[in-house]
Amino acid sequence: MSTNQHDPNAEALRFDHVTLEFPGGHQPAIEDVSLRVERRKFVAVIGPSGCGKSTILNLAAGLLAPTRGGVHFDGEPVTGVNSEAAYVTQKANLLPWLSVKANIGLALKFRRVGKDERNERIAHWIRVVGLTGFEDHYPRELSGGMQKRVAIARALIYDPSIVLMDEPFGPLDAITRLKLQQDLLNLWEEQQGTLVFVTHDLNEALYLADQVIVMSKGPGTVRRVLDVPFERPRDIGSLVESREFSELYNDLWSLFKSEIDLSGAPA
Ligand SMILES: Nc1ncnc2c1ncn2[C@@H]1O[C@H](COP(=O)(O)OP(=O)(O)OP(=O)(O)O)[C@@H](O)[C@H]1O
Repeated sequence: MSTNQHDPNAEALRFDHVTLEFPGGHQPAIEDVSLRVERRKFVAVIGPSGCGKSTILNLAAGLLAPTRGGVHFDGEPVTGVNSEAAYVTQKANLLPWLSVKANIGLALKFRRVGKDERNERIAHWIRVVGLTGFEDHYPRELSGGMQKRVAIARALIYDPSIVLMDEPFGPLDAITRLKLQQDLLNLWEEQQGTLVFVTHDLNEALYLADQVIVMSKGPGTVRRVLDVPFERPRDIGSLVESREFSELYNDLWSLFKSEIDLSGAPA
C-alpha cells in the first residue's frame, strides 16, 4: 500500500506484539498483534465474532491497556485515554436529553469553541450528514440511520487525528446501510483523515478501505493484511459490478471462511 513504509512520520497508529488478557478469561482476547496504520488511510479490520476487533479499537482509544506489548499513537505510547481519537461505537450513544444540534456540538463545547463558531460548524455538519430540518429534534424522534448520522457528525466535527468506528452500520437495514456507506466514503474522501473501521461485512471493508486487516478467530491474531487498490473517488454501485471487485472479494472470502464455522455449531 505504501511507498513510505518506514517513514515514522507517516505512521498514525502502531501495535507492537500486543496481547490483551481480560481478568479471568480462559484465553487472551488478542495475542501478539502487530499492525501499523498510516496517516490519512482508511483501514478496515475484519474477522469472526469474538476475535478481538473491538478490543483493538479499545486499545487504540486508550480504554484498555495491553497485557504485553505496546500501542503507539503519533509516535507516543498510549498510556491513558487517547484524546486525539474520536470513537463511533456500535450503538449511537447519543445523549437523549440533548437535541441533534446539541449532541453534534458537544465536543466543541468541551473544547471551549466560541458560540458563533460552534453554531457555524454545527450547521455545516448538519448539512453534510443530511439532517437539515432535524436540528431541534431529540434522538428518540430519529430513525436508527439518522442517529448514526448524528454520531458520525459528532465524531468528525472537531477534526480528530484519528477516527475509530466499531461496526457503526451494523443493525441498519441494507438500503440505509448502503446509503451511509457511500456517504461515509464521500466524507472521508473529502477529509482524508485516518480512520480505523471494524466490520463483519466483507463488502463494506472493500468498498471503503485502503487496507483490510483480516483477523483470525480468537484469540485474535493478524492473519493477513490486504491492500485494496480501487481508485478514489469510489462509487459503490460501479465498484460492485467490476471484475476487480469480485476477484478481491473472492480472495477475502477464502481467507475469511477458513476462520468461521459454517457447520451450524454455535459460535
Ligand atoms: N470486558 C471483558 N471481560 C472479559 N472478556 C471480554 C471482555 N470484553 C471482551 N471480552 C472477550 O474478549 C474477546 C474479544 O472480544 P471483542 O469484543 O474484542 O471481539 P469482537 O471481534 O469485537 O466481537 P464481535 O464481532 O462479536 O463484536 C471475546 O472472547 C470476548 O468474550
